[in-house]
Amino acid sequence: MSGGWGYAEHNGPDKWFRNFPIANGPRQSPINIVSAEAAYDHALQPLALKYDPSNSLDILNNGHSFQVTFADDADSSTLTGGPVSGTYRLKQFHFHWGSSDDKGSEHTVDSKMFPAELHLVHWNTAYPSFSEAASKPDGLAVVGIFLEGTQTSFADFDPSVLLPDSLDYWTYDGSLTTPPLLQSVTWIVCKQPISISSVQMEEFRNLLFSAEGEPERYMVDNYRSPQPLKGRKILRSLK
Ligand SMILES: O=C(O)Cc1ccc(OCc2ccccc2)cc1
Ligand SMILES: [Zn+2]
Repeated sequence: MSGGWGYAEHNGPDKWFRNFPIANGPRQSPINIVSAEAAYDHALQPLALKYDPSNSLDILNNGHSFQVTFADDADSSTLTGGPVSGTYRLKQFHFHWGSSDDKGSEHTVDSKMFPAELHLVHWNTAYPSFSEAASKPDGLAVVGIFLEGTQTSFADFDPSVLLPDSLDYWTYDGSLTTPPLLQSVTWIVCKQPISISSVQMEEFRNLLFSAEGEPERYMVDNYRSPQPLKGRKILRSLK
């Protein structure tokens, strides 16, 4: 692919396998969550997300999404409990969204797409760094939260404001949803969406894939479609 991966016809998700053959691997993400087939697992713990706003560092457009990066040199913004053991530190969060409200999320629930999806990316402190953890099967844990349209700041940004009231979740073993598509992610997808207004969605859609001086290409449809389950089980946190 000329000039790296993206979401256009010439370098989008159905071309990624050329440079990243793991795209056709056994635990790729996202997936379609068939709610009736998700098995309740009484051993799953409640999700414990503790975020310190003073850890937020910067917000940037990385050419595929916009992301807010966090200081991760201490256990001050962490994910524990849920399906994971040990402590995972928040590294960054970012979003995926559509060019219209009928699409944009990466995971789907009973084939329903949401206008956008938030990913809170955490890495397992059993490993020395995010980059080390990203190549281990239990290295990352990403919390996915759907955004849906309703009528409703970056130092000291508290990611907790982005969490839904209920942290009831589905969980399954998957991968990064962008190259390098590493199969190192324990996915934790929250059932309850959070709200975003159409004005806020338009702000997302005004972002650009293109760099300054290039022809303007609006940053929309930066999502990968659901991948084959290949025998994986999806677990549910509550009855
Ligand atoms: O999109 C997602 O939610 C998964 C995802 C999470 C983190 C991420 O970081 C980029 C990256 C990860 C590992 C190595 C190099 C770059 C890339 C994708
Ligand atoms: Zn993502």
